[in-house]
Amino acid sequence: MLFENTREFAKKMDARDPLASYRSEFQFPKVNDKEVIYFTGNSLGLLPKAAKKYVDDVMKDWGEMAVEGHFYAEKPWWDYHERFSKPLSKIVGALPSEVTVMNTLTVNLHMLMVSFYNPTPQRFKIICEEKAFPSDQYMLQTQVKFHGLDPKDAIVEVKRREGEHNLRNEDIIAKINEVGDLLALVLIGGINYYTGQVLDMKAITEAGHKVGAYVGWDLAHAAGNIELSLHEWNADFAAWCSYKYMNAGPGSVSGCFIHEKHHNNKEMKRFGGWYGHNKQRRFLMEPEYDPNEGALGWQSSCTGVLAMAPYLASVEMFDAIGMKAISEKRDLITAYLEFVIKEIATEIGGNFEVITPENKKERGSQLSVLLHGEGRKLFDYLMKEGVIVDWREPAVIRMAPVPLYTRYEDMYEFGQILKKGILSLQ
Ligand SMILES: Cc1ncc(COP(=O)(O)O)c(C=O)c1O
Ligand SMILES: Nc1c(O)cccc1C(=O)C[C@H](N)C(=O)O
Repeated sequence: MLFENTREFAKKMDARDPLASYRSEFQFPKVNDKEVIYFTGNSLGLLPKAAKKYVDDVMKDWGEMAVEGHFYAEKPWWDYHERFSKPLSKIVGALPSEVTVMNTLTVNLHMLMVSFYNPTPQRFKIICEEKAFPSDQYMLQTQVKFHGLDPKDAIVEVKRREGEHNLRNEDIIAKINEVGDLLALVLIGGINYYTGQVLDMKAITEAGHKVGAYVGWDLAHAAGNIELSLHEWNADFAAWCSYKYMNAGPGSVSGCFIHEKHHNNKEMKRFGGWYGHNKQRRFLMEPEYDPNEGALGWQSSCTGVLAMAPYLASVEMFDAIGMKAISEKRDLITAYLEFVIKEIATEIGGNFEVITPENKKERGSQLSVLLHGEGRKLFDYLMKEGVIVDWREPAVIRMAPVPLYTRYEDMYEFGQILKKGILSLQ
């Protein structure tokens, strides 16, 4: 499609946008009395107005029913999490039995490591990406130490090539083959948080399995952003947070996926708790642990209903729209944002570089822009003018237009603010 950096063009695109009406279902913060241009849905999604009702419903039931709400609330609390299995499985490309919601992301990765990382002297190495999100690095280091191993021996990072911003899938696969029989686990972010690069999850999963390792994915930046096929790709496990593209609110509950091929593996270790115990007999208070079928058998604590309520509101919205429509708009708006940035760079000689891969199969919503020169001052200018982006050291601004609430006109407007900012800082 031929884009134009004009307000008329942006308005025309907005008028044609099949998802345009969803914008009014979100609450926008204001700066200088104006709704912000919000590009940080990759960090914390905006509040869906429906979330308030879902939370209020739980509060009302709690007030009016107290303990009886576990079983008699309109949406009973004791199996509230099961409402996610079907819609969420469609979002991540899984069977309903492979998906559940519980805990938070790093905690879920730790829980899943109990099942998928049991090192032996022959097979103990983990492959991850260089500069993974710090929480993942800390999780891996502490897991390895928990097993009495030295992270320097056990953790193998795949590096970027000299002078390149992105990982190469072929380098990850080559490293998997090189580590070979020593490899216990591959655990990588499906989308890199810093660059927005989407990895070839299918090929990497296949390569890991070929050498006999498990393969898991941190999908914090992928769930609700790109189309996933976790079941078909044969991933062993995955986990994601719900507060980014999935708009479930700060620190809300994490989702996780465990491939059905592991569901009946009685040898597989797991950390149990009563909500993972056979649902029909949970309240018999039996002494022996008998896990639920499927991913529900990895639960441990009772359902954090208040945290889940906004997630349910959001998941239902995603379910009504479908990832296909979301992805179609995402590709267009991301391309338009990149176009606007490049137009401004050409017009006034801005010294910046989009480091996110250009190929739309290798990117989701996020564009990471490396600012050479006065980066931080430009970031501060944008924030003051009501463009909410985020800053990542040493000089990257990340921005993610979000199909559910970003307008083309926002991106045009952003371009004008960017231009003014650069000119005023020169
Ligand atoms: C890739 C990645 N992994 C892990 C986390 C940590 O998630 P949490 O704090 O919810 O455990 C985040 C975001 O904060 C992330 O972006
Ligand atoms: N969860 C966050 C928080 O509690 C404070 C600040 C940032 C976050 C984030 O989620 C950051 C996000 N994972 C990132 O990609 O940078």
